[in-house]
Amino acid sequence: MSDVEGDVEVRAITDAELPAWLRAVQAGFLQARAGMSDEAVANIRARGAIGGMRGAFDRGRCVGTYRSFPQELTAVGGAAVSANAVSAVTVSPTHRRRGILTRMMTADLAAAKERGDVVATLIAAEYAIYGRFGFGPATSVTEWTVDVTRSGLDPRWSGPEEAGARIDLVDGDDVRKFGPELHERFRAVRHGAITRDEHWWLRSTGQQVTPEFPWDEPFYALYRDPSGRVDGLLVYETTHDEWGDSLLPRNTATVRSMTAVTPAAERALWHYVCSVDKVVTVKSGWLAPDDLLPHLLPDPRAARVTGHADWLWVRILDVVRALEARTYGGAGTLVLEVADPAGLAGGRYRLEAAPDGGAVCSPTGAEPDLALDIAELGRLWLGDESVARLVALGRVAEERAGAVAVADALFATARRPWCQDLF
Ligand SMILES: CC(=O)SCCNC(=O)CCNC(=O)[C@H](O)C(C)(C)COP(=O)(O)OP(=O)(O)OC[C@H]1O[C@@H](n2cnc3c(N)ncnc32)[C@H](O)[C@@H]1OP(=O)(O)O
Repeated sequence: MSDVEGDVEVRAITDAELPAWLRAVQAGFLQARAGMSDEAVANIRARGAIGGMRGAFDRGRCVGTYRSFPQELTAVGGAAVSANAVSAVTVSPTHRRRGILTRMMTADLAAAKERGDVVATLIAAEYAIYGRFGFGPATSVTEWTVDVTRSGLDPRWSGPEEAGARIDLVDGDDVRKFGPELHERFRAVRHGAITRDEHWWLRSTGQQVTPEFPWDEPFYALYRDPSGRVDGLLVYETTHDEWGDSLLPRNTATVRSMTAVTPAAERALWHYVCSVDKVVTVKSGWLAPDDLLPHLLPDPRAARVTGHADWLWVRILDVVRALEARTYGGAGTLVLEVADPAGLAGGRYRLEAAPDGGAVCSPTGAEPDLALDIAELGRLWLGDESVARLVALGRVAEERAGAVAVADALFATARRPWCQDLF
């Protein structure tokens, strides 16, 4: 469907328009202006992603880009919900602030709702852009920098503590063989995790290298438990030629990705990367803010927080299915008055959580306990925010005394959500 306003038409792109669309994406992100190589365009075409690409066209010139694609997002408790993942959002600086993003977003969210997606997701370039469209920041990430020399780790560490467990440095073939199943196990237990498709594994193991997407082969450390089961994968790169004043090696290992499905694998992989000879600094990559890393070191102060950011934003499209998909901290009832100016998911809902953590949600005419915007519900849904804090910020209204305590007891989670991936 096409939407024409003034000189600008917003619609799905055609296959022939893909190179121009990609060029516009690159320009929007201040990357190369020359456009992409034929090979890169072919790789993107092979992903079959064109169906989800929208463009804004002014006299045939692509001045706006927007892509959405199917994703699954793990809710609290481990169930996967269907998400409409949004990325590649750009509007040419020549056409900014004329409502082009608003038109592309409005059409896409309506289509996602129509398809039956439970939520929409994105990672925001700027904090200020997406709240108005009903998205709330639902996960955050923290980066630590570990000073290995003061961590207190035993310098004689020689491998996992569990007899028979092992860590091997493997190659990309092994990662493509073992990584997908490991990730499936990981996302079944960590709320906030998202799907990685086949192209994700190809791209992230150097199988789609083009001039625009150069590649440095990292190290892949694979953890196997004593039975031989793959329970963890740590991907990291290192510098190799950094020297201190006294010709002491001072290299840095930077973690690209860490996936562990057991505490033993997590402990062993962090100890491993903090024990690589010639490495004195480990940068952790983007972890959940409650990651165990500092506390796996005898001296947790050796791990300094060197970065923190909001990460996955969630826009709830179907309140009933979103609230029923997750589990809760115990039994309780809440009536939520949810405002959604876009008209997609607003209404008054009664949430009834059972002692086993399951819940039933349905529209209701009962008096509300809490009133909030759909973006605030997105912010609360994965358990990374507290209702009490949002009330203090004036973002949630307590309509019945005591409701905040009930809501926090229901929505709080033992671990914070973690989305490892950028899209
Ligand atoms: C998921 C992702 O892909 S994140 C990547 C986002 N893209 C970028 O950062 C690339 C560079 N920026 C851009 O391309 C554009 O500025 C965009 C896409 C962010 C915005 O596109 P526009 O067409 O200018 O947005 P549009 O005119 O629809 O603006 C809608 C509202 O959002 C506001 N807005 C848009 N961008 C921003 C911003 N960066 N900061 C603050 N407010 C913003 C507008 O002021 C407008 O507010 P109003 O309704 O109160 O007037």
